[in-house]
Amino acid sequence: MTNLSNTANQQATSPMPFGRYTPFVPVDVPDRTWPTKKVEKAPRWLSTDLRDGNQALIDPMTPARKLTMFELLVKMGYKEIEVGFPSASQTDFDFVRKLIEEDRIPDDVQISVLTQAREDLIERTVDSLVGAPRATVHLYNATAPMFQRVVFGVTPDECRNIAVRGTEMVMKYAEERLGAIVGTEDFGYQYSPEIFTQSDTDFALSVCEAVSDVWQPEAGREIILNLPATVEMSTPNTYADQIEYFARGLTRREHSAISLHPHNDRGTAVAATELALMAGADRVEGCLFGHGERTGNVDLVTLGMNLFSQGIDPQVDFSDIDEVRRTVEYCTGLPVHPRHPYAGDLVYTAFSGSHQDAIKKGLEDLEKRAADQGIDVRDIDWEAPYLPIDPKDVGRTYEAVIRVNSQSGKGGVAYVLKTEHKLDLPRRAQIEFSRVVQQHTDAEGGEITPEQIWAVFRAEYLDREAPLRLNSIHTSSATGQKDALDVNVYVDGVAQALHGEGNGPLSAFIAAINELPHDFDIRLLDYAEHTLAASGDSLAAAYVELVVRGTTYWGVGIDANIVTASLKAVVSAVNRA
Ligand SMILES: CC(=O)SCCNC(=O)CCNC(=O)[C@H](O)C(C)(C)COP(=O)(O)OP(=O)(O)OC[C@H]1O[C@@H](n2cnc3c(N)ncnc32)[C@H](O)[C@@H]1OP(=O)(O)O
Ligand SMILES: CC(C)C(=O)C(=O)O
Ligand SMILES: [Mg+2]
Repeated sequence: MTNLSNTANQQATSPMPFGRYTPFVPVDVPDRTWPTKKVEKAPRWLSTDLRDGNQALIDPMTPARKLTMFELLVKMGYKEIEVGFPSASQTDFDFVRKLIEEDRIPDDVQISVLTQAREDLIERTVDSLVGAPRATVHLYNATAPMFQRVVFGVTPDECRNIAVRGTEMVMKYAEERLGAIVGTEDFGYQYSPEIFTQSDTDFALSVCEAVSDVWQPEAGREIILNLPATVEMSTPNTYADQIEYFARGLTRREHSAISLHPHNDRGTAVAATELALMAGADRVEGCLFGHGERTGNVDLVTLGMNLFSQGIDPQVDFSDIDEVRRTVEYCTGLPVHPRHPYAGDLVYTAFSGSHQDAIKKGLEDLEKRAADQGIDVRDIDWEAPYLPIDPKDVGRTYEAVIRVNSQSGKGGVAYVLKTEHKLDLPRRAQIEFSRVVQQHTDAEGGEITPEQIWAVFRAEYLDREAPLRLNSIHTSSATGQKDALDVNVYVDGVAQALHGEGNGPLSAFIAAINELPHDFDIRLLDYAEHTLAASGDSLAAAYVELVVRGTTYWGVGIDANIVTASLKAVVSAVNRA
């Protein structure tokens, strides 16, 4: 037998030109403290759906869609919303004007607008805010060496000076045009050293210090220093190191909000954000479902829900996540992936048998623990296999939790019958029926819906009428220790009057059937029954496990009368045989 642990790696060198790429060189923080820190409260959130998200859409949002998105963000509880890049287009400018002139900005919401560090653009940007009750101007310029050389053709000092001059111009135009709010907490200023993560951290820090020297943050006059992973190019821990390093070196820390703006090029923006929060950041910028340039901005939904699942208040409402998803899909014209964390169509669904079995048991355990404690199941601490959160907490239902295909086992099928039809099949009956379903999924392929499962169940257990059909039960009376039973049945379409005696109607019926010349030769192995009370009517279900001519079959009967249900179950098993 092959010893797998000694098997040589069979992988071959990739034909791809990986040698063209150089590893990221992180800032050296040997005494980093963030790995042992915990995130224990929600950061300040800023949604940039209407700016970074919008600038990356195939079809940028129409004004109506922008408004719908703005209203969604407000409703969810976001208090800082970047609403556009007003100097970029008339549409963006007009949208900001619309929010202000139509008085659509709630008192506790601060809008912000982005601009390059160019005088004409800054002037236009500030003009878009005239009459705003409160607002933040957000200025950026890239600080990475490659951008200094290739895009701007500037030295580091000239690069720093672009930021300084830009800040001075924001203050100049704000004082001129927004006199009413400038000098109060209602006017905010944010600076981003774009491409922060590929910048020399000491240089980015020196630019931010120079900007702060101009803005002069103090109590009631905060500066937001937003440190973007404009293009995510390294592992999440390196972002955390950069943030811790930056925060340590920053003067006027208490009057500066350190803000994160991660993009998701490596698919690790959420992790990078969480580690950077551990490293001391105060604020996070992102988009719902991770919209934004290229692979997107960090996903605010996942970040918020990750906090929620740890018992931390996300300070945002995701309780109707499908509504949030539908609205974002409408506004962006882009679908949310079915496996998107917390919101995708399939993320609370188990197809595979062992998962379904565990989830079914877990949900039953929750019900039981709640009943034992005399509390509602929605009030009990959440703990269930394979479900990190209760789907109901985000407005999803259990109905969709378990879906059945060829990978499914008895648990999933049993769960569907129980939740949809209140039928609680005994364990061996579950095994038998899941094999019937398996034959169906193997033959047909794909998923079998709850409706199809019910149709298969009916056809298999409830609707068979040959060779035996129950017509009427005449009498059932005690004679001494035995029950006597008279029933009319059809056998192969021919009416027959049967009489049997036994320890109860069920064994009397079995005895009567065994008297028939057809030599059914049946023997009872197991019996179970329950009411279908939760179904709202007074039906009962009976299950019998019979040996018929040497082979074991389950039968199921449903009737308002429990005796009739049990006789129907016998008929069901005999007919299946
Ligand atoms: C990482 C981000 O998401 S940053 C935000 C990016 N978003 C956008 O750019 C969307 C909106 N932008 C636009 O519509 C346009 O770029 C405008 C209207 C703002 C400007 O348009 P234009 O004047 O035609 O300039 P263009 O788009 O070509 O920008 C490049 C010029 O701006 C300069 N520039 C770029 N960024 C900045 C900045 N932050 N500060 C100062 N100058 C800048 C470049 O060096 C270049 O200058 P050059 O023409 O002298 O070489
Ligand atoms: C403008 C800045 C903050 C940006 O969007 C980025 O760097 O990704
Ligand atoms: Mg960005």
